[in-house]
Formats: sequence, structure tokens, C-alpha cells
Amino acid sequence: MSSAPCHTTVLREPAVDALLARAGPAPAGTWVDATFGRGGHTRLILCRLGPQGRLVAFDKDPEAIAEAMRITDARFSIRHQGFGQLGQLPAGSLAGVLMDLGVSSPQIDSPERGFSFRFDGPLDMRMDTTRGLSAADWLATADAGQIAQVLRDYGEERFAGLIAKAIVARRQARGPLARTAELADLVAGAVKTREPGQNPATRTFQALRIFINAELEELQQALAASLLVLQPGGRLVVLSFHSLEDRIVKQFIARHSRQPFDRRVPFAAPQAMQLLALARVRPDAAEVAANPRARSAIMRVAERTQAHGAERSDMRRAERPDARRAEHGEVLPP
Ligand SMILES: C[S@@+](CC[C@H](N)C(=O)[O-])C[C@H]1O[C@@H](n2cnc3c(N)ncnc32)[C@H](O)[C@@H]1O
Repeated sequence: MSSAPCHTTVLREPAVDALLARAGPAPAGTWVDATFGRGGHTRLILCRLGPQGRLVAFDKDPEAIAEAMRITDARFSIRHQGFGQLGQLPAGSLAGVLMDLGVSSPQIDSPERGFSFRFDGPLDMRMDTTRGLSAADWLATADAGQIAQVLRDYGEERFAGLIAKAIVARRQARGPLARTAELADLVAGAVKTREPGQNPATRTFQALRIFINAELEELQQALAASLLVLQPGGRLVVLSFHSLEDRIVKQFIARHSRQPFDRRVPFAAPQAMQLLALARVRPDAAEVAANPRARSAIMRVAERTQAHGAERSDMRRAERPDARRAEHGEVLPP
């Protein structure tokens, strides 16, 4: 029997209901699950799709890809790619896009992936273990200013400067950090106070994970691309798990939407109304009780409208080589 950690899908039915709501019985068309994970949403979508429906899934993680390869349904295909590549799909070709952001339980619960301060393991944190710098690689060369900036921007860590200095001092005295436990101990020694109920390394680990995987940049690319690839009436369903992600999704939808009920909200100019903001959904108490990881989830649902125009400026902004800082500043107002 395998003891591999499994993943409990958050808002499984509500997310798939929202995605397929306009599709009628036996939906046809092409749908995207941008975050396959262990396939919880994918399998339910496949159950609901008709014979003419197609589902394309993305994931960066080779273990997720291996799981996806076990699905033999001819309507399904998997791409080992970041969902930032969503814009490679033909314009106006998609009936819906679902994104269930962040890490899966098998990632966070596997010590050898290095995502968690709860277990000792190599300080890796890459979703895609086939490419890119690990957290240990990056911390071995980044200067204190760069480290502090990442901890501030992606972890909202008050003690970013102290932690960064401690990392550099430790590197100079005893060589680079290689293990999650080494980093967790170092942070615990560097911070002045702890937030109640929170491990002092929580924000540092979150920040490094987001940075190493370019999570917010890919999210912005994918959201911008969704305006191009969704057909009119196509649904965008995004589940986020922390405020940095949700703020990006919320502001993106607001920037491009009109709201069905609240005409007072100064959203996009009429020519830029490309989305209809439909819903913000939280897991109910029963789901949170059964799966504590659901407690921070926020699902936002929007629908592509007929309007065209502003998507190209959004694509250009997301694709700029220096987009990281500029975009970050744009979506995180003080
Ligand atoms: C929360 S899990 C998804 C769980 C999935 N909905 C399920 O029910 O099994 C997030 C997954 O998205 C993947 N992921 C995160 N960011 C990604 C990105 N930018 N591109 C592709 N995959 C990404 C992670 O590797 C992880 O497998």
C-alpha cells in the first residue's frame, strides 16, 4: 500500500459547477484545468463533459504529470508547462478555464520537496523539479537586499531585513543553507516576536516558494491570456489561498468587469468591459472542518463578455521582460 500523501480537492463541486454552469447537458468545447495537481477537478470535469468535450490540463510538477498520464480518457490531454503559457492556445478557443492555485498536499507534505518547515528535507521548493533554481541555490548567491525584498514582497515579513542578514551571515560563517530545518531554525533565531499560532518561518517559506516558482507572475500572465483565449460566455474560475493571489485575481476581474448588481462601483470603462464578475465563494464550515486547508480558500468566478479591446494592453504588460517589479507594484497598492 502506498503511503504517498494525497490531495483533498478544495471546492471540488462548486468550482466545477461554476465552470460548466452555462454549458448545458453534455458540454462540448475545450476546457482548461490549469492546475492538474492530483486531478480532483479534472476527473469531475471529465465526468460531466459530453463526448464532444475536450479537457486540456497544465501542471509544472513531474509527479502531477505522471498521475495525469494514468488518465486514459481520449478527451483529456496534459501539458507539462506553466499555466503562464495559456496564451499559446488559439484565441477564442476555450469554453472555460479553472485555476486552483498554489501547492498540492503531496508537494507540501513530502519532505524531499522542501516546501515545508514542518519536515526536514532538501531546501528545494521547485514545483518543476526538472528546471530552474532551487531555494537553496538562490539563497546561496542572492545578496541580503534581494533576499529581504523577496521576503517583504511575497511574505509580507516584518523582519525581512533581519532574516536576510542572518542568512548571509550564516552563509559566510558555515556555508550555504541546504536543508529546510536549517532555514526554519535560522528564522526562529532571527525574528523578534512570533505571531500567535504561527511558526516564525511561515512567511519566509511562503515568500521563497512564491518567488522560486514565479507564482504571481505566472498568475498575471494567465489571467491576461484568459481574455484572449476564452470565447464569449466562457467562464474563468480561480481558487486562491492567500491574500497576494486573491488581490491579483480580484483586481484583474474588477479592472475588466462590470458587476451585475452594483452600478456604483467604478470598474472598467465600457469599452474595456470584457468580464462579468459573477461570484466570490468561500468553503462552508463542513468543508473546512473536513479539510483545514480549505479555510483560506476564496473562489472567484467571472464570465467573458462580448466586448473586445483592452486585452492586448494587459498582455503586453504581463509579457514585458521587467514585468516582475512593475506588475508587482501595480497589483499591490499600499
Ligand atoms: C492546489 S493544487 C491543484 C489541485 C487539483 N485541483 C486537484 O484537485 O487535485 C495546485 C497544482 O498546480 C500546480 N501549479 C501551481 N502553479 C502552477 C503554474 N504556474 N503552472 C502550472 N502548474 C502550476 C502545482 O504544481 C500543483 O500541482
